[in-house]
Amino acid sequence: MISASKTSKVVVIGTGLVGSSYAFSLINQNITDELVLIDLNKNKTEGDAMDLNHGIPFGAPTTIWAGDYSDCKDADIVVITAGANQKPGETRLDLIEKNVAIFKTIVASVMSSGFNGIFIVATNPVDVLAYATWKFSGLPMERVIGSGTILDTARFRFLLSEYFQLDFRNIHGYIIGEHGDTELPVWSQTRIGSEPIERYMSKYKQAGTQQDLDEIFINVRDAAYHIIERKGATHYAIAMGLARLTKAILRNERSILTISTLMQGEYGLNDLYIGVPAIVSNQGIERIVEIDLNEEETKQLHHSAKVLNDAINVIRNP
Ligand SMILES: NC(=O)C1=CN([C@@H]2O[C@H](COP(=O)(O)OP(=O)(O)OC[C@H]3O[C@@H](n4cnc5c(N)ncnc54)[C@H](O)[C@@H]3O)[C@@H](O)[C@H]2O)C=CC1
Ligand SMILES: CC(=O)C(=O)O
Repeated sequence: MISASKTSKVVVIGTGLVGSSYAFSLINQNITDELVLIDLNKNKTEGDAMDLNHGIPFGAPTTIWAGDYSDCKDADIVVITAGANQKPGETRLDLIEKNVAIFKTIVASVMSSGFNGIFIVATNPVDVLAYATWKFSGLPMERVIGSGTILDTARFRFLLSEYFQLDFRNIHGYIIGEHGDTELPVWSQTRIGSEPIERYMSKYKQAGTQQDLDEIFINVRDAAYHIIERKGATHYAIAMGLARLTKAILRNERSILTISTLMQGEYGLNDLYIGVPAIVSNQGIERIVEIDLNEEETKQLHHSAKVLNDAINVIRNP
């Protein structure tokens, strides 16, 4: 358990677009006392450390340096954002081979430092790589967390808030499943304030149609493709999502977030990582919150799990 008085330390491995945006989010929100940057490109981490340190007088005290794997030994959290990203037209699953090979080396190097904290994985395909990190590290599943559908859920709440012209804090709903093409919205549990979305829409007739909602979900699911087409990568929103997850752990918030975690019978699924709501605390994953799904949602979740299960075979049978 991370004690409230101890100096908090986060190591980020892979300071490309996602990793450096995450570092920037951490120091802007005063989330950690110490921040270590690691990348194959040492010049880049040194430059990033200098640049971020020069911003500290405008923010809160954080000790930042370009480090190496020995710095992971006493880290509370190691966040992996290293590896290839999607090129226009590529799916997340197309990245498996390259990124699994990178993860073998990274996770072995982290573990040989004596690391005994919590891993957060963001590299894609994130569900497969979170599973790989759990297997390669030998740590308990509670302490290996994939960013899962944290970003997709944020996109969902944002687009619904725009559509209904309401504060996003009053939109409650989840995207679950693969962080990728087979993810799904849990409409049956989506609420506007305390009203189920269907009831809200029928009460206030001008409030929209199911066809509009279906379109919103497609824009959530395909958001990464739309952004990558325009600017080559997505990084700010996931960086903020990773900062949110880091804060939930370091401050023991016990927040319910849609992260990727190991299934051990929940939703009738086993031996794979997939995005579902779970309570996140300084223990890592404290509990999966098994929400009620209707028949269609269960079918879609099982389809998504099948796709991930097939992809994970690369790790089970190398
Ligand atoms: N989970 C999510 O919701 C999201 C995940 N991503 C994923 O994050 C990953 C990173 O994306 P970007 O930052 O855009 O890529 P990038 O190419 O900008 O950065 C990747 C960094 O990893 C480093 N790297 C590669 N191999 C390494 C190794 N063995 N050890 C240490 N560092 C190594 C590279 O030098 C580079 O600096 C991609 O897989 C991308 O798909 C991106 C957005 C959202
Ligand atoms: C790239 C990616 O995984 C995303 O923006 O959702």
